[in-house]
Amino acid sequence: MTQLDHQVHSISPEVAGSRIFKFIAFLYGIAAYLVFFVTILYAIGFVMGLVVPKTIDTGTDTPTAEAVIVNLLLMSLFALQHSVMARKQFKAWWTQFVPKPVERSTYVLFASLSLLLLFWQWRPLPAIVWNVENPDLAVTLVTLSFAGWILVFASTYLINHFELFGLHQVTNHLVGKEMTPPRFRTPLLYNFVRHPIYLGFIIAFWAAPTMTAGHLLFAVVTTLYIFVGIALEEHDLVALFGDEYRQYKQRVSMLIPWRRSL
Ligand SMILES: C[S@@+](CC[C@H](N)C(=O)[O-])C[C@H]1O[C@@H](n2cnc3c(N)ncnc32)[C@H](O)[C@@H]1O
Repeated sequence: MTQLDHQVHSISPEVAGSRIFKFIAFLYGIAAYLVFFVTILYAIGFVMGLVVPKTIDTGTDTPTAEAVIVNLLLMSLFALQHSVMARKQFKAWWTQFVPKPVERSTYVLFASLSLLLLFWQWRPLPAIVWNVENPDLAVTLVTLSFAGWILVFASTYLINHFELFGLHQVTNHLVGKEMTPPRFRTPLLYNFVRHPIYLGFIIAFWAAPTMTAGHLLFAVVTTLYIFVGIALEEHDLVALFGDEYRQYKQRVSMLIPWRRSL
């Protein structure tokens, strides 16, 4: 790499350490967090068919095969972005170009943008798979779906909400504090299942009084992706925490508190 290439492609430690850069990085982290927050709120409306202008069951009428292909491509793009950018090797490569303090914020921003693209371009598949007529049962399912979203939010706070979404990193950078190495933690719900955030998503996606073909496609593919995500994440967690995590896997089930195997 020539000297010029190096100047173009990477940010020198002097620049990264300067006050103005720290402040810009902080603002960028906040902006990325706000984009994430709007995206997750939109996701609730999109999946539940509430409030937002474009939901999982609305949008351009498209022939079934085309709708399935477009939707699968949109979900694959998100899955690819999410999984590849979370890998250690990828992080080592792209932090040559993206300064380390904003690496997590950039990941969060890209994940949000690929989700917003999915919401925008999603093609409805309106065929009804099930429709719960009993009003009590319908209300129970909507409540359960809300409970799933609450489980997602609550669990992010348990594990470390601000670090997960990059704010901790840019704040520490701003005040000149080093990030502490990741710690293995099992707060509250993590003593019942190893993945309460993912469990929350599964509940939120499946608990629907009216399940259309489009919503079902979304629920099936995201659930499969969650299982792949768990395998990748646990591989990394074992590499990071070793026996501590191996023992945790034996002690606590993956998603269903009363079923050790899952
Ligand atoms: C989106 S969070 C999902 C956490 C968990 N899988 C869940 O569903 O609640 C992913 C991050 O949490 C970290 N993580 C997961 N379990 C953890 C634990 N028990 N202690 C510390 N970090 C953990 C992973 O390393 C990863 O950076």
